Amino acid sequence: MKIRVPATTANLGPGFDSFGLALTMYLELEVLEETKEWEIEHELDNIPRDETNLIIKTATHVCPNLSPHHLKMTTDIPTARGLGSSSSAIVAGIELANQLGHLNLSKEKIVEIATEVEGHPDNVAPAILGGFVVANKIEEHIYYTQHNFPECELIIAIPNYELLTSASRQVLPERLTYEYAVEASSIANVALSSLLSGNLEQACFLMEQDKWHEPFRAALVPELKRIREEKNQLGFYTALLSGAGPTILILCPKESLVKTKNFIKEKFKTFDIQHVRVQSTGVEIVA
Ligand SMILES: Nc1ncnc2c1ncn2[C@@H]1O[C@H](COP(=O)(O)OP(=O)(O)OP(=O)(O)O)[C@@H](O)[C@H]1O
Ligand SMILES: N[C@@H](CCO)C(=O)O
Repeated sequence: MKIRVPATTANLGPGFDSFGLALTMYLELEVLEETKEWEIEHELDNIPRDETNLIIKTATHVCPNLSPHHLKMTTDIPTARGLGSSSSAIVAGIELANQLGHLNLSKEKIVEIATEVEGHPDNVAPAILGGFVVANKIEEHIYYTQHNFPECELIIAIPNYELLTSASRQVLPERLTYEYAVEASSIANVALSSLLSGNLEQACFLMEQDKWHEPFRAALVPELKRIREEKNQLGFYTALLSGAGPTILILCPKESLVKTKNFIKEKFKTFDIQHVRVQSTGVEIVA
């Protein structure tokens, strides 16, 4: 059996901790024979290969009496880059418990458990459901809606340095004034209504006006400002911090795809640049 979970980009500007989009990059988890102790084969540096691995910890949290198995993970989701690597591992772990423990969990229940483990639903919800998902958590309940994302090209520019979500959350303010919060919320509201009504250019303008997280994180990823400065010249719609960063997500029309990719390749030689699409399905059993 093989479990496949997509990468995700969260926030999309002002949808802090609530907007998320599934992308066509994947973590795959192959479930092999039963063993005495859990073991997970993979090629990542600094990620455990025993029961302390996040996938196994999550699976045994969901179903404590699972029999240990030999697992093989392959992933093209880089860790700590803002593409939902921890969420992909958590979702794979829940699905592993679901399959091996015959739990028959609904998608709603998986979203609830994954949010409890990850802390916020913006990456886990699209990793489970696919597409564009808007979600929040009130007490233990997760409210979400799933949508089509407007037609556009997506480029992800992945720096060669890591930025842990925990570190990137530390630069956020503890308090905001009421006036500031009302303005930040109004930007998010109209960005979302513009996305849902298909007004992509207005949505992108508003997404770039985020006041919840990007202004505070700007110094952690200085390349975002440098890329944004080229917007009119290159003709892309917007460049945003993907999740907690440092990856930069660029939305653009077909005409500016090659020009934009080439510019970033030329200016930021150590970046990995990829053209991705929206993944319409979430976690799946693929073999
Ligand atoms: N495939 C994996 N297997 C096990 N643990 C993983 C895996 N991928 C990520 N992790 C754990 O998650 C940590 C990274 O999580 P973090 O939330 O900081 O970044 P991210 O999920 O990649 O980014 P973001 O949440 O901004 O999208 C890694 O340091 C590691 O502990
Ligand atoms: N909404 C989260 C996404 C990363 O986990 C953040 O920006 O911190």
